[in-house]
Amino acid sequence: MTERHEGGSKNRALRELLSLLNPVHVLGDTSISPGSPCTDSRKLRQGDIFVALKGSRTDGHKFIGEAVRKGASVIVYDNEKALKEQLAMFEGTAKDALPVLVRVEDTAKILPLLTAAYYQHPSSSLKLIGITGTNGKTTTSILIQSILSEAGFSVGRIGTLGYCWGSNHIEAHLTTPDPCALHGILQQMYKDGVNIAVMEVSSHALHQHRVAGCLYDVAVFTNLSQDHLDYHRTMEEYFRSKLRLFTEYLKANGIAVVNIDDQWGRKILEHLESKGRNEKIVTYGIESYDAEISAEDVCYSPDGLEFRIKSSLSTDHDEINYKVSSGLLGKLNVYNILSAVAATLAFNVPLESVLKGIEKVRSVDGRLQRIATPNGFSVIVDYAHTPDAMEKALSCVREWTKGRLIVVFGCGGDRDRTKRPLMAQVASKFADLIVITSDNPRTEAPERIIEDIIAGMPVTWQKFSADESHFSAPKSKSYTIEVDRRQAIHIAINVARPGDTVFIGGKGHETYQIIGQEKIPFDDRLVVKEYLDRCCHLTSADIRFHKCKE
Ligand SMILES: CC(=O)N[C@H]1[C@@H](OP(=O)(O)OP(=O)(O)OC[C@H]2O[C@@H](n3ccc(=O)[nH]c3=O)[C@H](O)[C@@H]2O)O[C@H](CO)[C@@H](O)[C@@H]1O[C@H](C)C(=O)N[C@@H](C)C(=O)N[C@H](CCC(=O)O)C(=O)O
Ligand SMILES: Nc1ncnc2c1ncn2[C@@H]1O[C@H](COP(=O)(O)OP(=O)(O)OP(=O)(O)O)[C@@H](O)[C@H]1O
Ligand SMILES: N[C@H](CCC[C@H](N)C(=O)O)C(=O)O
Ligand SMILES: [Mg+2]
Repeated sequence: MTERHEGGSKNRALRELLSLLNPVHVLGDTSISPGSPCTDSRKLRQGDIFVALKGSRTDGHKFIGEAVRKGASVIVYDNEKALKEQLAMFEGTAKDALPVLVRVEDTAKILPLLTAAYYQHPSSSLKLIGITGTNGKTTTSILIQSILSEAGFSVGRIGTLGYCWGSNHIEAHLTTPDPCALHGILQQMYKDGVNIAVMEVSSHALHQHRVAGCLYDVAVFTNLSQDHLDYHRTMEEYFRSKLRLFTEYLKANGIAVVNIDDQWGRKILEHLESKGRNEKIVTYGIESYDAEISAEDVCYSPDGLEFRIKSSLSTDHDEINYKVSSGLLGKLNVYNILSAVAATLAFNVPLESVLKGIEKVRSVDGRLQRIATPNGFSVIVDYAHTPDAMEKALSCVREWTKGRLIVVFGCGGDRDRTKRPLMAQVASKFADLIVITSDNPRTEAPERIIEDIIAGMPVTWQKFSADESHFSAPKSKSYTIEVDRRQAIHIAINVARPGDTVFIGGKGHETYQIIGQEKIPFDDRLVVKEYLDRCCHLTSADIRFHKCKE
């Protein structure tokens, strides 16, 4: 399926859509019924409304000419000069052969409202749960979906792992879709009988007004730690974007679910309390004695975890205390489970469905995902791509690793450079050996990204050569560099012995690698499996010394 949807307001005249938008100026016949709003001239189809947005790389106004040539029926713009430049090439064309021209104050602000109106405000026909925070959004959304499905709701999910409802699955290009896609998807969900949509709401989306036009019944905050400072500049700015989910997009009588073990979570709480608003606030945490939902007697094992939920939310105000068991691993997932429990209990889901729904999630694609090996060592593929995620994921893997912890990771290009050395510092805190490699270099030189990572490696760590490692095991606390991620994974497997764990971080569920502008098929899990298959005729000891034939 694609992100584009038919079936918007097919019979709705442009005039009706414009009545909601307060345009500065309109030129042309507004009785037409246009196609769907579109911000990308490359994807535009005949009859669509082209909305020109100023971006970080270029300005959509530069593509108005292309949109006209492709048959846009309406052009929405906010820069008169840029419009005139583009229309100059159509001089002499009959006026009625040109699209309707609609000038607005700010196209970015108008876009979500226009799109919501075009798709007949589908978000108001659904219950919406929004999840924000640096880490844990995807996992929490999967848990909430499972719980709500168990309780009999028909649930749609929008996030990093795709946009899914019923048997529909749309691959996610963005964690939170842009408004043109979002309202089309919500409308389709509604038509297909979905009653609740669970959405990851990224900080970029909040900053870019992508979810304007949506009002959430429940808003969840997982945590905040360093990421995306290339975009938000400071942690305060990053936080302010996240806060908007609670201050701008939560219904007046909605439910705010907040992790108060997190210092930024406490700030959200203070903020909401100081405004004296009407929303219900539900707090969760493991360390904070005043959290309304917390965990007791947590037992961790390499196969999952068990704990008792402690909650003061029950309607008769007696404390409830129930046992949860989950196939998910580590303390980070205790937090994710607590956030899902808090959101659904506050939403009045019966406790039985909550417990069953949690149990049913045996694993989450690419998050602490274990790959079976016949060689006595473990391989874990994980999506940690921030220092904090790395810290939380590695501390849990370290716990159950009897032998050495071998970490393979890189950092994404065209993303926050300052997190790169921090991720190296964290990795070196837990790992015995590190193979530094590429993640998605995008348009950056992979070697430059690796230099940024190495700047965070402790001076006491020594470099080992991957070739030598086939003859003698590298010394503990040493690292090697291999730009090619496939080779890097092979190196880690080659040096692993029984009892060791190979942790491959950063790409998790991703089935591609972005190098330059190209998206090349690549899946950490398949690379591991293929290599193990090729090597499986060897014993685990052999693998250390005999590199498989490439
Ligand atoms: C930095 C950022 O957020 N960029 C987003 C932004 O693009 P931009 O402003 O850079 O757009 P641009 O390339 O300058 O182009 C400006 C306009 O001209 C249009 N254009 C451009 C070229 C052309 O030939 N024709 C044309 O019409 C573009 O469609 C756009 O409307 O607006 C675009 C349309 O909404 C987004 O697709 C794009 O997301 C890019 C792809 C991106 O990678 N964003 C990431 C960082 C992101 O948002 N990630 C979060 C998750 C983060 C997390 O969970 O940790 C997410 O929600 O997925
Ligand atoms: N509650 C948590 N606290 C800290 N780290 C976490 C937590 N949950 C998961 N992680 C780590 O973060 C990684 C990403 O988890 P998840 O996909 O659930 O988060 P996300 O917020 O959706 O991430 P993204 O912003 O990239 O979509 C996991 O692979 C794990 O390493
Ligand atoms: N939502 C995150 C995903 C990062 C995944 C990692 N593999 C990378 O490419 O940096 C982002 O776009 O920053
Ligand atoms: Mg996610």
